[in-house]
Amino acid sequence: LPSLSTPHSNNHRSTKNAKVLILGGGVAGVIAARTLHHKGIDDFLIVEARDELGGRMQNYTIGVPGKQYTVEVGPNWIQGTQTGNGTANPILTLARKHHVKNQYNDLDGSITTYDYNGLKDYRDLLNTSIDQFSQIGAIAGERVKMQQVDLSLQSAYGITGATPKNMYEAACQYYEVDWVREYAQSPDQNSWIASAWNNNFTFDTDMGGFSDENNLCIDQRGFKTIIQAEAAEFLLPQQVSLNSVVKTIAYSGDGVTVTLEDDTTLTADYMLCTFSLGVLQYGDIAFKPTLPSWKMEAIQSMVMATYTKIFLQFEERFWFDTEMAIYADMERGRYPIWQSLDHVKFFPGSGLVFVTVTGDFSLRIEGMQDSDVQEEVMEVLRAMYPNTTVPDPVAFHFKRWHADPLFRGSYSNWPPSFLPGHSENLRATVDKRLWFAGEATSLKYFGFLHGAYYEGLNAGEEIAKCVEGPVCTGRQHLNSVIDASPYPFVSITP
Ligand SMILES: Cc1cc2nc3c(=O)[nH]c(=O)nc-3n(C[C@H](O)[C@H](O)[C@H](O)COP(=O)(O)OP(=O)(O)OC[C@H]3O[C@@H](n4cnc5c(N)ncnc54)[C@H](O)[C@@H]3O)c2cc1C
Repeated sequence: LPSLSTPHSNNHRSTKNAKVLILGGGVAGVIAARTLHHKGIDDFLIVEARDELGGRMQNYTIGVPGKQYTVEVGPNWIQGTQTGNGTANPILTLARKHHVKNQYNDLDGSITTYDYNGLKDYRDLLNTSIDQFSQIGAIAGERVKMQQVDLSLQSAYGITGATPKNMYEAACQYYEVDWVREYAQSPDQNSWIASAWNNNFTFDTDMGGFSDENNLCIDQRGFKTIIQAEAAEFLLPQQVSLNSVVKTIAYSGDGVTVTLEDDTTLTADYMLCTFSLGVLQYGDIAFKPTLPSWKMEAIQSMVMATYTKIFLQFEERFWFDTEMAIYADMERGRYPIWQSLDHVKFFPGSGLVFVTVTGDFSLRIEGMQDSDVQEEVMEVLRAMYPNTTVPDPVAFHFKRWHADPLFRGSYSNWPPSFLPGHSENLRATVDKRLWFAGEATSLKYFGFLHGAYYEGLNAGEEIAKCVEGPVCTGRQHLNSVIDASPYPFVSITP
């Protein structure tokens, strides 16, 4: 961070610790702080439990001495980049500005397919699966126009006659839905309409998206550099409090008091909470008084999914020379998606490969010892290479996102029973004092880094209006989210 200098704002400090407390120093928190600063408001404090900024943008150094690499245990891709001179993904813009190295990742075109007997070519099924998802997206758009209710993606597959009929089709559907589209959950748990919206808004330029490309960050300083370097341009040491775990948030029409784990109290006029949906759902933070029922319903109706990358390093590469591989197993989602980092575009000669699991399978392995997970992974890898003597890895690592009390999962997802009114209520202010932002509050880009970015930006702009006064409207909420009718033909009298 830069050395102490005079903030350019002419705001005078009140008797409170700050005008605005920003809880959480991830993308949303840092971008909200930058926005306040741009508006001339420097009387804010970022309160962050970890010892650095970046939130879920976390990396890990893996490898034997002399062959160590920075790998991303959290977000890795800039998802949707830029088409021509069109709108760029703001994450790409930050990467360009701070010279953070990223590389196009060919997710659909550079792929090898396997089953438990080894190599098995079912790439044609993958193309069918991609087409099916596009068709499902188009039908979702029609349903929106007709004001039809949302359904699950599983229903969508059934209605369009695309339900997988064997383990290869299931593996390809997993690839497209649970993985490439980043739902990290099976189709029965995902909303149909919102799934289509979210993808269109990010990847479809006709809908205001960026592009259908995904770039993999391979910068050895870590992907988090985009947000840390951005913060270093404006953030002063007295504007951030690291290693500060929030336990209680008390609020009234008068302001907010936040109590930390070590009993320090911090007071402010406004508070912006950017903690993950999982943290809010879990109840680790006590709100005093408890949050109103419309807010609780919104928080508890969305879902926090889990996405787990399991990294392995070997003495040398013995696997596919494509960027990606799919493994089809009798059990859907069992170590299915493989990515080679020992590739000319990424870290050639690194001996690194990783496999991703999601949803319930992630929770399952979070409850296992590392050595037991490694054994299972190796069993799969040896099934994929029946004619190769596959050695044990020299390094192995995965992060347990669901068990981490600062995250409680990887990113939010929109289940069928979550309605636009819930999304509005997730973003809405409580008593005009408590503000909420983060990837989960983004209607268009929930789950993504750019969702967190835009939400931080928007909250910063709106809170600035409140600080500047004289009128602070806050964000409106619905007292109840209605999308049900009484059963017309059922008599309720016995
Ligand atoms: C494994 C994984 C893969 C992903 N892949 C991608 C990807 O490829 N591309 C993409 O665009 N997105 C991806 N995402 C999603 C992306 O990481 C998030 O959308 C984004 O980082 C969320 O930012 P945020 O500011 O909303 O929240 P966070 O980053 O969670 O920031 C909230 C902050 O609050 C802090 N905090 C929590 N509790 C407390 C407390 N009690 N007291 C004080 N501080 C607290 C946390 O430490 C954290 O720093 C991935 C996420 C994961 C986990």
